[in-house]
Amino acid sequence: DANQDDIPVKSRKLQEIHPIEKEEILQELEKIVEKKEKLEISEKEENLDSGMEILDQLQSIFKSYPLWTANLPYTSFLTLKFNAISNRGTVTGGAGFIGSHTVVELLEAGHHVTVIDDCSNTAPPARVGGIPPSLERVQQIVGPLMAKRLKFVLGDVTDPQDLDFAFGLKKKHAVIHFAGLKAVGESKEKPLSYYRVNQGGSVALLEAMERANCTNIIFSSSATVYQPAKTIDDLPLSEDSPTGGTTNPYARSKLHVEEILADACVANSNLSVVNLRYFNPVGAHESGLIGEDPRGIPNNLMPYVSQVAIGRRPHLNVFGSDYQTHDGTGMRDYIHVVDLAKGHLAAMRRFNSHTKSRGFESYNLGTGQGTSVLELVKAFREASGKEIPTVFTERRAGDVAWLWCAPNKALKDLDWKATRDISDMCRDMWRFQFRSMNPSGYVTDNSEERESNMSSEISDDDLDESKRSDSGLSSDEDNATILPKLKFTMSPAKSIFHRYLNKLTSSKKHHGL
Ligand SMILES: CC(=O)N[C@H]1[C@@H](OP(=O)(O)OP(=O)(O)OC[C@H]2O[C@@H](n3ccc(=O)[nH]c3=O)[C@H](O)[C@@H]2O)O[C@H](CO)[C@@H](O)[C@@H]1O
Repeated sequence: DANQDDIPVKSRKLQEIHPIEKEEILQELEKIVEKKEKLEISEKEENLDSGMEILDQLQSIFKSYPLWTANLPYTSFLTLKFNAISNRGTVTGGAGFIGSHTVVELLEAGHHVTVIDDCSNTAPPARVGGIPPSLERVQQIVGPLMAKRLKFVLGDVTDPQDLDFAFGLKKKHAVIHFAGLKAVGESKEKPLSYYRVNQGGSVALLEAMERANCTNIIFSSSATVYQPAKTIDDLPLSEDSPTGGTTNPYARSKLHVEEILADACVANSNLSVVNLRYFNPVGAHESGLIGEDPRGIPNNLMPYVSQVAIGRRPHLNVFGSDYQTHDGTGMRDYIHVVDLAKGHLAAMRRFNSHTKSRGFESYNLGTGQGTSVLELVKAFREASGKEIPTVFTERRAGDVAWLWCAPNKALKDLDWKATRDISDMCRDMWRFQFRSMNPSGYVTDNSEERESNMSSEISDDDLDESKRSDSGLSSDEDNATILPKLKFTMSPAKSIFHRYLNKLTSSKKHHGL
């Protein structure tokens, strides 16, 4: 039997928490309620930062005790109040690899998120009106309360009607535009599809933003827009390094969209575009619940290595061993997808009204470190404990020897930098691939099994539907579509809550709710 004192309070179930600790937690909540009530006197934008700070504290309590806090009426009440200070955003392509990780960060930061995705490159919802498995897992990560802030639209980014629907009735503060096709090889076979979706989708989105009077957009661009480095002296790439010299329709589509966005800013002086140039995004969320789930044979290195480690592929083909690098293999700036996702949240700061920077600006999101193919294989071997056989083959057409960035501008303007290294990236990718039972990705995931696992912690008898429907959240337009399928339990410490419930009931009346 483990000594209770050795177990961090956050990882214990409420039943195992000592009454004195419970009381302390309640006091923490009470302090938050008081601070929030003071804040409500004025819900203007200057209050955003302090509001977010309070929300952070509240969020950490919700996350630590999800089953306990989810069904408390005052939790819903507080959340409703926070709606006034949190932002609403539309995320195109939010069910995909980078999109889903960014949605986690947005929800955890208190934003309301509407995802529009056609699920052409991720597993679709299992039933009509459902949400894709990747977003179900996002809901699991953020917990039932924040999950209610997520809305999903199965739609096509090139279709004006779908876009108008996603923008909905409530004004959206910003758009993050991930939706697009991204396979270099395929782009050479189907250039028109790439131009229709990537350029066409971006133009349709900008027009929909105009109709919805939304003037902030973050664009998902790529390091591929830079001219290939001729010598190592061309590295690291800064935002001022020359672009162009692209070798495939995918890369050209990214560069064209950057130009389209810059032109749109010239024509509309209210428009703010934060153009993020990603280096090589890899890894997965540390929960092991979401990650990259490529269909078919992976094109990119990390997913391929991971599939070799798990035994789905016999060996890795290392493309080229004669590059001018220390071990002869190509070097890249791999960035953990969670760092990248946090970069989007940091980019949102450019849209705050008091610091709003209008016009088009670009930022590199990378670590600034180059890692060779063989170094990555070694790190993955260490993280997984598995052999990863390698076979050296010819260079892949279009590959460069070196690609890494100087990420200083993002640090200076966005106060963002990557904090996870290559071993973190391999560890989290491996956890997603293996430890969380995802040997074949999302598609074979058994959601029924997952639900029964979750409900084993709770009891149907404790389910209190009336309290749930009483929550302010269910009447909110943006939350009406998605209600997480989780079942909640009422805390065994019900009696302790009576005074809070009374207090908040009177408070609710006071606020006319
Ligand atoms: C030419 C190409 O496809 N470029 C795309 C690729 O970048 P990039 O080529 O940098 O990324 P990859 O993950 O495909 O490759 C990284 C490195 O691993 C090597 N490698 C890759 C796979 C493999 O099976 N064996 C192997 O040795 C490559 O030669 C390269 O040196 O993905 C990026 C997204 O992440 C895109 O923005 C790039 O446009």
